[in-house]
Amino acid sequence: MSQVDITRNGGLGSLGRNYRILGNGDGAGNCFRRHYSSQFDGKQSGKSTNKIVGNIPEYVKIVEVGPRDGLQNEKHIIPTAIKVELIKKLVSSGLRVIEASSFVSPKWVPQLADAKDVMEAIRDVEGARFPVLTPNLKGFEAAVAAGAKEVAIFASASESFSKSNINCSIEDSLIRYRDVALAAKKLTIPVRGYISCVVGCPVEGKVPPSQVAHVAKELYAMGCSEISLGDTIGVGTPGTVIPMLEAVTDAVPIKKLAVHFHDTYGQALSNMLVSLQVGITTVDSSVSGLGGCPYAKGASGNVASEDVVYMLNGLGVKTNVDLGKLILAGEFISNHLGRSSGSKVAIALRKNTCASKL
Ligand SMILES: CC(C)(COP(=O)([O-])OP(=O)([O-])OC[C@H]1O[C@@H](n2cnc3c(N)ncnc32)[C@H](O)[C@@H]1OP(=O)([O-])[O-])[C@@H](O)C(=O)NCCC(=O)NCCSC(=O)C[C@@](C)(O)CC(=O)[O-]
Repeated sequence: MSQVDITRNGGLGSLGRNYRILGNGDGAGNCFRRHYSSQFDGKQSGKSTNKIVGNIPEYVKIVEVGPRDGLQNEKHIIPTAIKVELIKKLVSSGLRVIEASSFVSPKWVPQLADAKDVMEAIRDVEGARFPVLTPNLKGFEAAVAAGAKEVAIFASASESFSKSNINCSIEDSLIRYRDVALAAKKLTIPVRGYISCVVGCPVEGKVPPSQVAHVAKELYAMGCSEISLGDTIGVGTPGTVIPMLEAVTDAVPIKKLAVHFHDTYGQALSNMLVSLQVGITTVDSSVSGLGGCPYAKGASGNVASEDVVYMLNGLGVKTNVDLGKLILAGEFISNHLGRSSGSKVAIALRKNTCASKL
């Protein structure tokens, strides 16, 4: 619980525009400053930092994908009640968009075979939106019947990945998704579009930015309200992400884009930061860094939501997420899975003797 107390005003990273920790006069801030004053003195405050990093948004929307992307690859079936409790904890941390599950073939992704039950259990949970993945009309209809108010379709910029993930070519998937988008439009259901393998594919290697832009343009044309650009295997660096974003923003307005980084090579936060610098304001992340795609062998989890919130707090960027409560949600699911969190921030705070006394 001490972790909640020390982060309740926005987190230890809140050293940005409003200097929450250094200025709030509570024990946590003073203790943290004693330990870290050389890193976070006035000269490195949010204001001067922002001059260096340039135009970062004041508010960033976080799309929490832990209950879906985070859990879909888990070998042992997680009880529905645990998934529901996780979602409720994520809502209470302040997250406003939480991808709840997928209406995909249970043969392909057995872990999410209880999508209908999850949706039923969170039907009355207020305060957040709960989009779900739908690979075809069958999934869309099942999702709507289960109460979904938002859906996501998922294409790929790589032919090989499209085949292994959804068993069809990119062009065939776009035909399928047009049907879903049309059906959604009739019901005024917003559709998010994902693109996988935006910089690299496990089979094909480097993916040309023009190919990502092509798929993005198609998803936008069919009416996607947001398009999330996924570095599915986490191989991107700012050096490959920027040219990809340049190509995509020639085809789709930047305000419609989100970024979705996996952290396989430890590049996710740097990739996210450069994305914010070029004008992206929506980022995907997964509590405790859970995840990995069943059809992208070796890919690690998404960037951890706790680490994202810590970085954004440090930049003085608002998220409305309470880092302490988010860490508790991460601990809850990590404890259930019987392993330590994939969030560096969660681990550091647990080990931090200064923080643990508070
Ligand atoms: C797309 C399919 C269904 C094609 O799978 P298929 O085998 O080609 O489909 P099919 O139409 O031939 O149907 C086969 C069986 O699946 C059933 N079926 C068919 N559709 C559904 C459905 N919606 N819900 C439930 N059941 C379904 C269908 O009824 C039939 O059942 P059977 O007659 O054999 O008993 C399959 O490949 C699939 O479900 N793939 C999902 C894969 C997946 O979920 N991958 C992970 C999500 S993507 C991701 O993680 C990346 C992302 C988004 O995070 C971004 C990034 O990081 O890159």
